[in-house]
Parts: sequence; structure tokens; C-alpha cells
Amino acid sequence: MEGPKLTDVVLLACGSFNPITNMHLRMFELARDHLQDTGRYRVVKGIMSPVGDGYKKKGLIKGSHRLEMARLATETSDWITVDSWESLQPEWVETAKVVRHHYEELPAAEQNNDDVDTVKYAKKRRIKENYFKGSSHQKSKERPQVKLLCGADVLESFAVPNLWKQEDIIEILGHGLVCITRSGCDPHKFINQSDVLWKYRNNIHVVHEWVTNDISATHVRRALRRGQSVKYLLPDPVLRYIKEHDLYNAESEQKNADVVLAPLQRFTGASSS
Ligand SMILES: Nc1ncnc2c1ncn2[C@@H]1O[C@H](COP(=O)(O)OP(=O)(O)OP(=O)(O)O)[C@@H](O)[C@H]1O
Ligand SMILES: NC(=O)c1ccc[n+]([C@@H]2O[C@H](COP(=O)(O)O)[C@@H](O)[C@H]2O)c1
Ligand SMILES: [Zn+2]
Repeated sequence: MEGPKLTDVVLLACGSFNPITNMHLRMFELARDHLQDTGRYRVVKGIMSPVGDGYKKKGLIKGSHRLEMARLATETSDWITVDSWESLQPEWVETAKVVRHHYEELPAAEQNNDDVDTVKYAKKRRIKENYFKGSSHQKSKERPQVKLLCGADVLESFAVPNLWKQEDIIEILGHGLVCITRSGCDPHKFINQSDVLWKYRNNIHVVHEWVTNDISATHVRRALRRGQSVKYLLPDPVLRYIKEHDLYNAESEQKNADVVLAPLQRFTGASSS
């Protein structure tokens, strides 16, 4: 007897990943379990998309280093990949456009082998096999859904004036969003208080992280500046890479210190001081 038809989903996480931490990786595992536990979805792939340097966030180190650390961190995963498209764009790209890009590009990308720079070949083959195994879209040629994966702080940032365009929020919610709880945030309350989020509430999956994990990249950078240990907060190969290139110090934290964050610049017309 055939079970219910599963909807294929690709999870897309956008962020600074400055640097990538174990919690960024856990987010994918938590989200996949949650979606698959509903009995409605099959998660075929995870994509991590580090933001470009044009985002201008304080302390944001070069995209090439953040990409490489993300690649090192995901080497042992057979379903989480790293994509460089966003970080290679000359200017900061709205997250809605990143979701659209992956939604439009995915089937083509899966059918040719030209993204070997983002995933090593053997790993790419495993992901491709997984992607097509028993896949509903293989027969129907249906595109998988691309759902944005984020922490509750990003969801709550939707309310920050001039940070997000309303039409972008609607486009993202149309695709669907998976939100991981984070200390200090109450996504259910936030959804209840926002008319637009309430309208799309069935497309928002809130994943409760019971083993509260407060790792933040800010904490990791601060500890590194102070010469404190960050071992076990991020994968060993990432830590080795950070040390080898001396990536985080007082100087790197001052990057973009006097610059307005790109979305605020774009949506208010503000510029650097
Ligand atoms: N501990 C956590 N719990 C839940 N979500 C998290 C956690 N850490 C990061 N995220 C999520 O991961 C994504 C990428 O986040 P980001 O690169 O900003 O990491 P961060 O740890 O929040 O860094 P920073 O402290 O520099 O803001 C965001 O969606 C963010 O909400
Ligand atoms: N309007 C928008 O599309 C918008 C605004 C703010 C942040 N973002 C994205 O959210 C992510 C947030 O990252 P941080 O939490 O590291 O700032 C980044 O990928 C950034 O591009 C998007
Ligand atoms: Zn953050």
C-alpha cells in the first residue's frame, strides 16, 4: 500500500556564518527531523549560503574565508552543502532573491555536475542519489520546495523598521520557513502579534530546541579575541583554519564599524558616516 505523497523540501540557511558554529549545523538536523516527523515532507538537501561581504555587518570577515570554513564544517555531512552564489554577488542580495535563485536553479543544478567547487564529487553523488531516491518529483517533475531555515532572532527581525521589505517577507513565507527557537525569543508570540505572519502561519514551522544551545558566532569571536578556548563549539577543522589564518582579532572586529548595514542603507537611503 502506498503511503501519502511526500513533498520534497530543500532547506536553505542564509546568514553570516562568521564563523560557522556547531549550532548552525544542528539547525539543519533539527529542522529535517521536525519536517519529516510530520509525515508530510522529505528533506532532500540542505544548503548553507553565507552572505556576501556587501552585507557590511560589523566584524564580518571576507566571504572566501567564511565559505571555506562552512565547507570544512559540512565535509562530514551527507546532505548539507555550501553554496557560493550569494557570497560571490558584487552587492548584498535580499534573502527573498536568494530563495528565488535556489528555487529556480535547483532542478538544473541537480542535473549537471558543474557545482563541483561547492561539494566534493563523492559527496555530491551521494546527495544526488538521495535527492532522486524514491523522489516524488522524479516522476512528476515537481520542483522541491525551498524553505528558509533560520533562528527565531531572524524571524523577529522582520519587525525591525527598514530591514525587510514587506513583499520580500511575503515571498519568503510563500515558500515556507522553518524557525528554530533561540533563547530570548518567543516565535509563537511573535507570529500571533504579526498580521502577515499569522496569515502565513501554516507555512511557518517552529522547531522547539529542547536542549537549549546558546552558541552564537559573536560569543565565539569574543572568546577568540580573548585567547579563550572555543573547542567543541565549532568543528575542529574550522578551529584549525581560524588559527592558521588568524581570522578573528581586535582588528577584524572593527571591520564595517562605521558602516550602515546594507539592507538599512538600501531601504532608508542611509549611507556610511
Ligand atoms: N544558537 C542558535 N539557536 C538558534 N538559531 C541560531 C543559533 N545560532 C545561530 N542561529 C541561526 O543561524 C543563522 C545564521 O546566523 P548567524 O550567522 O548570524 O549566527 P549567529 O550565531 O547568530 O552570529 P552572530 O552572533 O554574529 O549574529 C540565523 O538564522 C540564526 O538565527
Ligand atoms: N531584507 C532582507 O532580505 C534581509 C534583511 C536583514 C538580514 N537578511 C539576511 O538575514 C541573514 C541574517 O544574518 P545575521 O543574523 O548574521 O545578520 C543574512 O543572510 C542576511 O542577508 C536579509
Ligand atoms: Zn546572528
